[in-house]
Amino acid sequence: MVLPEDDDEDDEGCKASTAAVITFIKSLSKFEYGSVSSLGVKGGPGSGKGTQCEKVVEKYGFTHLSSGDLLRAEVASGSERGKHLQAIMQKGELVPLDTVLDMIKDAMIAKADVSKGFLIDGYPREVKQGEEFEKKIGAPALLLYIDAKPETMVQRLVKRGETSGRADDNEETIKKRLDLYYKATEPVIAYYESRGIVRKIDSELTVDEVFKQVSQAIDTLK
Ligand SMILES: Nc1nc2c(ncn2[C@@H]2O[C@H](COP(=O)(O)OP(=O)(O)OP(=O)(O)O)[C@@H](O)[C@H]2O)c(=O)[nH]1
Ligand SMILES: Nc1ccn([C@@H]2O[C@H](COP(=O)(O)OP(=O)(O)O)[C@@H](O)[C@H]2O)c(=O)n1
Ligand SMILES: [Mg+2]
Repeated sequence: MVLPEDDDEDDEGCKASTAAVITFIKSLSKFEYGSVSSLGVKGGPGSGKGTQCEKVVEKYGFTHLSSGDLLRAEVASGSERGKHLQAIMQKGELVPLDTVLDMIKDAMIAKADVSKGFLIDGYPREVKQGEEFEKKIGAPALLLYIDAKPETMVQRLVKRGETSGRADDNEETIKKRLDLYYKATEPVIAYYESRGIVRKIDSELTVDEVFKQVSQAIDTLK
């Protein structure tokens, strides 16, 4: 094969075609992970999202992406970004929108060809994040709304705090997380309700009874 001379003109042409190839690959990868269904899992702190997601993974083989876990992994890595995130999370506040969305997107791309579906646990936290998710990734097929009373959530988190090692499982931060949940996150559920994709799950029952409701909701997708 004869390679072109490395003069400026060809360089420009090369840059242009490289850009076109990148755009094409990006559009392909958007199609790939857009065509695998994603299920949103929402509910207050300690409502039982993680517990139910674990059971869904076991039964349906979906990939569980917890935005909180992705952030905690970054903190655990000890990176500069992790240190910054830790300070925000310890206060029970929300980390910037793009940080979480990029992490979720990267994790989805990494699993797109082997995954049967994605459980997006704990994201979006605000309506604006939901809009961004749809622009960059696509609309969720279903939103599981894991509903528990605030007293129940506090009780479960205080109990979990005895062993979880999570810096935010203390009463002061739990209260802030709950306040933020009612202020910023509940409106996300209303946003998706208007499209008829929300399935409300009563999480005041035993784990297995809650899972029966979750399974019924997922089975309607088949
Ligand atoms: N009784 C009862 N306890 C539950 C149920 N689901 C979860 N728990 C307990 O409640 C605590 C919180 O559950 P998680 O699944 O970690 O809750 P989460 O919604 O992922 O919480 P965050 O990550 O803080 O948002 C855990 O200690 C669970 O063992 C349930 O259906 N019934
Ligand atoms: N999408 C997300 C998820 C978590 N977080 C941060 O990470 C913390 C823990 O998230 P989590 O989903 O594990 O737990 P909860 O806040 O739902 O109890 C939150 O309190 C936020 O500080 C965030 O800012 N944005
Ligand atoms: Mg969780």
